[in-house]
Amino acid sequence: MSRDCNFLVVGGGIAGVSCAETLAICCPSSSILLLTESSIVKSVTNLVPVARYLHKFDVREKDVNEIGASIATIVDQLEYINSREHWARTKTGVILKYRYICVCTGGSPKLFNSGHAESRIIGIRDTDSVLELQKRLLTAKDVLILGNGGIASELAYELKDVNVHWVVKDSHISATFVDPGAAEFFQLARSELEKPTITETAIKRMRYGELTPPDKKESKQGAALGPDWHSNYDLSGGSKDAGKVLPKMYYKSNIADYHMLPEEGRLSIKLSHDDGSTEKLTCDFIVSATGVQPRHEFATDFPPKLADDGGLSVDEMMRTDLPDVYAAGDVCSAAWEPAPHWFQMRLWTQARQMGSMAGRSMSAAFEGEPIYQDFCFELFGHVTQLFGYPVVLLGRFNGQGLGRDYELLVRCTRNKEYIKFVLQNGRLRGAILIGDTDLAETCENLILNGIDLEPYGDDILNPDIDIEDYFD
Ligand SMILES: Cc1cc2nc3c(=O)[nH]c(=O)nc-3n(C[C@H](O)[C@H](O)[C@H](O)COP(=O)(O)OP(=O)(O)OC[C@H]3O[C@@H](n4cnc5c(N)ncnc54)[C@H](O)[C@@H]3O)c2cc1C
Ligand SMILES: NC(=O)C1=CN([C@@H]2O[C@H](COP(=O)(O)OP(=O)(O)OC[C@H]3O[C@@H](n4cnc5c(N)ncnc54)[C@H](OP(=O)(O)O)[C@@H]3O)[C@@H](O)[C@H]2O)C=CC1
Repeated sequence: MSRDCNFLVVGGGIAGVSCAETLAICCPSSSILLLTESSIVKSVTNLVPVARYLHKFDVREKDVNEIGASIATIVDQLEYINSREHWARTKTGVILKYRYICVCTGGSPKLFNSGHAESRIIGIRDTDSVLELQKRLLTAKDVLILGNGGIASELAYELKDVNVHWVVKDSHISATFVDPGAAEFFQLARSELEKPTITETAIKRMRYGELTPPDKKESKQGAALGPDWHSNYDLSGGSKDAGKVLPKMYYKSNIADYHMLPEEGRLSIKLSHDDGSTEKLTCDFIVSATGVQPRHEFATDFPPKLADDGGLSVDEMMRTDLPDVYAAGDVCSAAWEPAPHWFQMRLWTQARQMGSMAGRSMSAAFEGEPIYQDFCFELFGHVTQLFGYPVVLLGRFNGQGLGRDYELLVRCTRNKEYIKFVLQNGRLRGAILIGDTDLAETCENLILNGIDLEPYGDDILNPDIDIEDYFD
């Protein structure tokens, strides 16, 4: 059996669906086929602007048949692409002839393991993996969370009725997103949750070096989970009525060794700390929240160029080095020279932006029209929630790529807000905004316009001065 189309999009996650939807808008009369291995696809709804370029949105799961009428769908797995001859083959043997193809096959958890007791190490990606977590939690007394990024931060906050042992390489929590100061802000807020709020505001300017850290349905893999995924699942462990207990933290630590305890059916873990000491603990299982690896389990006629992280290398038009093969979302790695305020992180904002960019780019190639890269790639922006607080990350929010040549200006109001400006040569290069700060749009403008903030000194974060008025 074979099918023909102008555009073949592979993957029913945010990147694939955004790509197909963009194509449907740009080339309404051409044939678009979405190939997805899972019959549940993701789409973006309730897009709300947080600032000029920043948006927050919900991710909705829907049945593949609910996709717009202008997009044909097929539930199957991509197995092979012949890029020179412009056809692809699915696992069930269907041949799909296309003019342009976009690969949006996402990623899978990059699990920690040393090659044994693997059944006790799980990752979280899709609905099935959460159901597995739920099943294991039912009888669990101790869970070890390994990793210090998005998933670990969410789980450490959401798990209840179970002892959580959180093992991080760093000297503070949530290191992928925040600095030690913000991490301390979160931890204080968590431990003082029931206590009255003290609103004492402090402003501090620091050189970088002075910052001292305080110590359903499918058996196939589906798309990555959506925002607030944890609120849809009961993540209770086997110690009934224990409630939410603060996780036991193991900073600057790694798993040095582990083995099964046959009589108990539990894992014995040996941790090694950066100071050379070791420590033992037992747990029922490990959640390896240790990042994502791009997923491209199909063959091609010629090997595509891969980046160091294993992603399909794409240029600013989302083209791979194979003819008429594009890629977007978690599966790809941005190989273009990035704008000064942008870098890649595997997040759904970027999956959406890249999917949409790939759609525009493919339609322009099809119509023979010139096209420029979208403005969204000028400024890194991420809107999320951590430990119950709204969080906005902008530009080089952790000084990424700035070496040691920057200053930090921090304003913190305990349990209320944490604002950090990253300044280089007096110019704002990035910001972390935690709480309802209403500063996102101002920060966007300051970063993009490169205004010299030196003359304003520390007043730039003076709570008695409305900085929005300053720059109007
Ligand atoms: C638990 C969790 C929480 C997260 N929370 C956030 C958050 O709060 N904010 C945020 O910005 N990001 C978050 N992310 C990251 C975000 O979900 C991803 O960056 C984004 O969804 C990636 O989208 P994608 O379309 O590239 O990939 P995916 O969502 O992984 O979709 C890939 C699709 O391709 C399909 N596929 C794969 N291989 C094939 C094949 N061979 N043939 C056919 N189909 C195939 C898969 O079934 C899937 O439908 C989270 C991720 C996880 C796992
Ligand atoms: N709120 C949000 O925006 C959320 C976003 N996500 C996204 O989902 C994806 C998956 O999340 P997650 O798995 O948390 O990935 P992340 O990339 O966010 O974090 C991975 C963490 O694991 C650490 N790590 C990597 N390898 C090891 C190892 N062998 N031992 C110990 N620690 C290790 C990393 O440290 P290092 O960086 O030093 O290598 C990093 O702290 C990511 O793209 C993430 O951004 C997920 C949940 C929420």
